[in-house]
Amino acid sequence: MGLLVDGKWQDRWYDTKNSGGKFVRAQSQWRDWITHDGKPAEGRSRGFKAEPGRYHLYISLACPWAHRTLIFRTLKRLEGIISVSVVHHFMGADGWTFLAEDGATGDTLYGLDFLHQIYTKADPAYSGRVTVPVLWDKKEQTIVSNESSEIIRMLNSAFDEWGDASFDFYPEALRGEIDAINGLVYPAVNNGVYRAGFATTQAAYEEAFGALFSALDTLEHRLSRQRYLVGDRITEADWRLFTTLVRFDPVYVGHFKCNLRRIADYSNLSNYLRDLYSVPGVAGTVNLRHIKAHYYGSHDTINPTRIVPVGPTLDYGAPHDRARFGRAAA
Ligand SMILES: N[C@@H](CCC(=O)N[C@@H](CS)C(=O)NCC(=O)O)C(=O)O
Repeated sequence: MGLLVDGKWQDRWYDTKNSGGKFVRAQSQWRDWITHDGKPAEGRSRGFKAEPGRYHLYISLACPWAHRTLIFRTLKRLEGIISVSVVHHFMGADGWTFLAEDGATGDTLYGLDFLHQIYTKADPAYSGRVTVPVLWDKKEQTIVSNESSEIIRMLNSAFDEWGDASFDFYPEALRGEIDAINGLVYPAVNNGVYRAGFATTQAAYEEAFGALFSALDTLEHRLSRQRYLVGDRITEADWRLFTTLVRFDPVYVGHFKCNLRRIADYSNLSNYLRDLYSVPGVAGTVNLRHIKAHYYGSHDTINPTRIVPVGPTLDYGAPHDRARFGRAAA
């Protein structure tokens, strides 16, 4: 685990000294947009035009943020339009690597060894964290974006000429509600599990823990009345929650000490999780081996023995009861 300083790799764990033991996630630094016409998005100076075959995703199958982008690529039928490299699940002193073992593909574009070399290829003087996902432009040989919440919005619409335009996970009329749900789910749940797990003081952990379970209780109640987070159709808000839920019982309960309740103990959330898992194409994006091996193996301040627990028994493919709300709408 480390970061780049003026283009030089340094092996360093997250610094929580100046934040009272709280884990504070750094802002993603690459924030350009792919658009239909290639004009720069508002407030940006670089433009990237949507074109088949031009872009590439660097992802980890373990990472919930990268997982969002893989789900959108799959559901929008962009497999033939946007290529992918999968990093190795172990993130050690070199950060994410392209060791092509155990389901990782290696760097299928340039044959590099480490993900940080992709960042310095784009900017030799880059300073900051080296995270997945990365949306890469093969033509300009640079990073378009390393912010998953924005990459999924691009995938949702910019490539509709070639992908499946019938799915719109961020429809105009629902944007306000989707943004409001994301505003609850991101800090308390998606990032909340990390804030609990990476806290280095009891107080910081308990604060994150309380907010996490209070948000899960709210979501459980919401899902007792409707099939999806924003009514009767699947939206971006559901996929953003899904990638945390799917990791919760196998990893966050134990490794990040989020153990007040399991998702399995929440009737609506667990059925909802299986409902989303049953959407064609989604199960193929979930790799529990990479998920468990990454977290338990890579965070040696939390799990120095790197032993990966054998349990729990999980069956996300089991039937769910969500059809009681009516048919699934795209
Ligand atoms: N805000 C980013 C966060 C991405 C992120 O933190 N990814 C993690 C993996 S789950 C990572 O690569 N961490 C490496 C590090 O922080 O050094 C996004 O949503 O795209």
